[in-house]
Formats: sequence, C-alpha cells, structure tokens
Amino acid sequence: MTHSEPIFRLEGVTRRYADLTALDQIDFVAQNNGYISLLGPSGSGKTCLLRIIAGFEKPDAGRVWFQGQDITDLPAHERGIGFVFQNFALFPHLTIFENVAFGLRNGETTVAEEEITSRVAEAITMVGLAGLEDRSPDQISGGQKQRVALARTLVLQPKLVLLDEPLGALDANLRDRMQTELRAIRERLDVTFLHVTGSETEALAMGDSVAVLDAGKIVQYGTPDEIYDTPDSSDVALFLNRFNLFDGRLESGTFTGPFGKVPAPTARANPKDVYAIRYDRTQIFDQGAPLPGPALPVRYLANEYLGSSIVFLFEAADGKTIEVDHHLSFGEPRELEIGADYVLSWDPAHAIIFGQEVAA
Ligand SMILES: Nc1ncnc2c1ncn2[C@@H]1O[C@H](COP(=O)(O)OP(=O)(O)OP(=O)(O)O)[C@@H](O)[C@H]1O
Repeated sequence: MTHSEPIFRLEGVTRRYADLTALDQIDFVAQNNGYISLLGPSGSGKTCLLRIIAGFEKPDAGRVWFQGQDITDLPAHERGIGFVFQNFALFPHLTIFENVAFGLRNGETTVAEEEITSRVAEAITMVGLAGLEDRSPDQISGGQKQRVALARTLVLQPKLVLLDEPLGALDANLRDRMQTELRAIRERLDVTFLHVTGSETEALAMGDSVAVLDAGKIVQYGTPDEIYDTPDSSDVALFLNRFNLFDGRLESGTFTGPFGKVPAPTARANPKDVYAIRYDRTQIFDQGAPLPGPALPVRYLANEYLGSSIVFLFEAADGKTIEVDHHLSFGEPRELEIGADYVLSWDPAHAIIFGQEVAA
C-alpha cells in the first residue's frame, strides 16, 4: 500500500455558529498511515473539525474527502471512520468483551459470531487487556477504560481514527505511558490517527506531523521539529510555550527590544514585531561576564525541577517573566541566588525574528 496518497482532504471547510466562525475555510491534506496531532488553544475549533470529519456535524461550506471519495453528505455510520471520545463513553452494563463487540453486533452488516469472537479477542490483545474480557467498566482503571475505548474503535478496522483529547482524563503518569502505547498500536496497524490536543507537549511528542489550529484556521502544518524550530508566526511560538518572546521594533534590519539593538538580517512576516528565543537556548551569565549575544538584565526568582530538566524563572526590568530551560543531560545546573541580578544572553543565530515590514 502506498503511503503517499492522502487518507483525507478538507477543502474550504467552514462552520459558523450565528456570527461566530468556528472554522474558517480550512484546506488540509492528510497523508496516509501517520500520526497527526491537531493542536490548538481552547475554542480554536478542534472538536468542531473532528466532528465534521466524523460526520456528526456538517460544514456550512466546503467538502470533506476520505480515501478519494467526497463524504460530505454521508452519515457518520457509513463513513468507516473511528472516533475515540475523551470520556471513553463505555456502556456500564456491558462487559469489556461486549463493549468491544458492540459495533460489530450493531453495524450495517451482520458479522458471524465466530468472527466477532476472534476480532474482539484480537483487538483486546492489541491494547493489552487480555484476561479482563469479563469485567465491567467499573472494575477497571482509567487507563484500561481508555484502551477499551480504543479497542472498540479498532475492532471495526477503520483506516482513520479520530481521537478527541484521548489522554485528557488520565493522570500524568498514565498519560505518558499511553502516549507511547498509542503510537505503538498505530504503528502496528495500517491506520491514520488524528489526535486532538490542547497540550503542545503531547502534540509534539506524539505526532509524526502537527497541525496547529488557531481561531478556526490551520496556521501551520509540519513535523514536530519544523514547528518547534521554526514557528511560522509569533502566535504559534507563544502557543508552543517554549520561547521567550519580546515585543519591540524591527526597522532596517535592526530589532530594538528590552536587550537593546540587535542585528536582524532575516525575519518572518507577522502582524507585529516580535523577537523569539527558545527557553533552552537562553543562557545565564553573571553581570560583567563576556556574552555570546544580546544582554538582558534580569533578577532571579525561582526554579522548578521537571524530571529531565530544570526551569529557571527570572524577571526582566519591565516585569516580564523569562524562562531558561537547562536540560540535566548537559550536567548539573549552576547555583543561583534568589533575588540576585544576572544577565541572560544567547547566540543571536538561534533567535527567530517576526516583523510587520517583511517583504514577501
Ligand atoms: N453547538 C455550538 N453552538 C455555538 N457555538 C459553538 C458550538 N460548538 C462550538 N461552538 C464554538 O465554536 C468554537 C470552537 O469550538 P470547539 O469546541 O471546536 O473548540 P476546541 O478547540 O475543541 O476547544 P476545547 O479545547 O476547549 O474543547 C468555540 O468558540 C465554541 O464556543
């Protein structure tokens, strides 16, 4: 099977609620057999887009294509697209086996009992729940419920599975484990996952590609590395929560910000002038030390350990909080004195500059 043909395609998909445009002429082509994260802030239209692809809602304009067929007017149950709900939506009065078998028993076509037994067993094994078939949903954990919800969808052998914040109801430890498992399960099947999340960490960790939705528009679509290294706009950079962003003024190849004037030989078109440097590329110096680039005077506030890294929080002269990420693989972090003055700097080649006056 070729992996280059699109599994689904959106063409000018628009959805309005009264005078609110929830989805604004979305064009999108999803390649087959991949893990796509759909990332966006609350209210950006993620659920709405998923419901339109699933067929639970109709667009006001535009078309939805699935495996080369226009399915815009096809009811949800005829689309052959799987949907995993955030709250799992299991039937409490049915066993795990019967929950997974439900779609096969109640589908358009009759499936022989023997085939139901073997397909359900296969799906349950796939998600690692063999042995729990006879339990009811209230006798299993949150993570296991999530797996039942997934098995119930996978047993129908869809080519596309839509997952609406599938890890949102799980605690942090379980979320990490399920991230790895979801990816592994998908890789074993010839299936595309479209995973909606509001968490940039989850989207970047899980997706082979990430689509960023903002105010009803897809503002960037690329690999996690592309999005992380080169956000297309200051809004995407802000939402990624990995960049210190400074307002300032870009004029004639120079950016003037709270760190003074710095050369800005290249910049990306943006509605406002913003200078961005990643948390993990921002370095801490004592006052008077030689610097690799701009100088931002700051006061040290606090730090926070995050497992593999430590985050240092500083306050700039204008009151803005600045973050520095120190990955512990680079060695022990230096000791800092709370309330003392330091200077932050960075290699200017790592900065991303966004400007209003960028010629196309
Ligand atoms: N049935 C509805 N009637 C009116 N407005 C709606 C309806 N459904 C969604 N909206 C609006 O459409 C916009 C997009 O909603 P949607 O639920 O898709 O956002 P989301 O990105 O999934 O947000 P969240 O992450 O908070 O779930 C929001 O402004 C929302 O208030």
